[in-house]
Amino acid sequence: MMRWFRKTVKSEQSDDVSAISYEPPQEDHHDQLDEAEPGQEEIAATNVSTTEPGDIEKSVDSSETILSVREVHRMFPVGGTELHVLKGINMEVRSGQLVMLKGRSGSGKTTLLNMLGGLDQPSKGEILFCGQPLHQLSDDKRTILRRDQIGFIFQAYALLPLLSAWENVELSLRMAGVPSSQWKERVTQCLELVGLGKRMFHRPFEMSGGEQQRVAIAKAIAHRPKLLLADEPTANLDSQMGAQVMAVFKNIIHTEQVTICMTTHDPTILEVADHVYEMVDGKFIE
Ligand SMILES: Nc1ncnc2c1ncn2[C@@H]1O[C@H](COP(=O)(O)OP(=O)(O)OP(=O)(O)O)[C@@H](O)[C@H]1O
Repeated sequence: MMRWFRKTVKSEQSDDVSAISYEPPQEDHHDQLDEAEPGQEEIAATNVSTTEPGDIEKSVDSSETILSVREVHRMFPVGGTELHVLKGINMEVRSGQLVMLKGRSGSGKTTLLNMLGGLDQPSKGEILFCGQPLHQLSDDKRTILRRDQIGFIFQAYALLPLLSAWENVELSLRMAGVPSSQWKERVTQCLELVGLGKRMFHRPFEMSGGEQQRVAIAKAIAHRPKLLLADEPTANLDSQMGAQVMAVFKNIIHTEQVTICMTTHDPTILEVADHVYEMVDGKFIE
């Protein structure tokens, strides 16, 4: 099992002692993570292999382009005029990357993320998801593609409050059409992967914000999506819980071969990204 530690280091941009880095594990304390009181957990993420003994560990094919975005614009009709929100976005996301979109409120990050996940369509431009032209697919085809290949995580954890962590994750498998014979093993595997092996039967109100967000991650990866899109996943969390979520993200990139694209306002987590796109007024700046 692997644990990631958050370390305070001096930011390159300022004298703020705020930036964080993650270090590999020193020793195994899985039980401590699961049994710690909310808010007192160590920053950790389990590294539960998704393969059976004897299986060949799947490797991330970094040569595969997951998203290719070309000259994307998005205009919204507002009060008789057009609000030009995205103004020519170009980006590429490769398999196994953790890509972050940063920018001020209103700069267009969520608008772009919605399009990367096929929830919205560009007014102009192209978005290819694993070579498929998202911008040309019908609503029905985009719905199927989202259900099978994309996972979403939001700032507000989007869990059903009356269901346990286990039931929340199971529900996403049910909705994705995964055969019921696979639910038990996969739900257990995903909750262990996010460090909640001993909190599987807690309901959301019995969990900390960080734990709820980790249930949301388990839920989003349960159907084995290729791409995980996360909109401000750490915005409601304190820095320690935010670091736990980032450690889980780093972990699942390797164990689940998932690619992650997320938005953030938080400069302290940017250093774990493979690539950061900075958005200003609907455009990326260098
Ligand atoms: N459906 C819509 N109709 C009209 N305007 C919209 C629509 N969706 C987004 N906008 C506008 O587009 C701009 C960018 O919004 P967006 O939510 O993408 O920004 P953001 O960078 O994600 O901000 P935040 O960090 O606050 O979430 C805002 O001015 C917003 O009001």
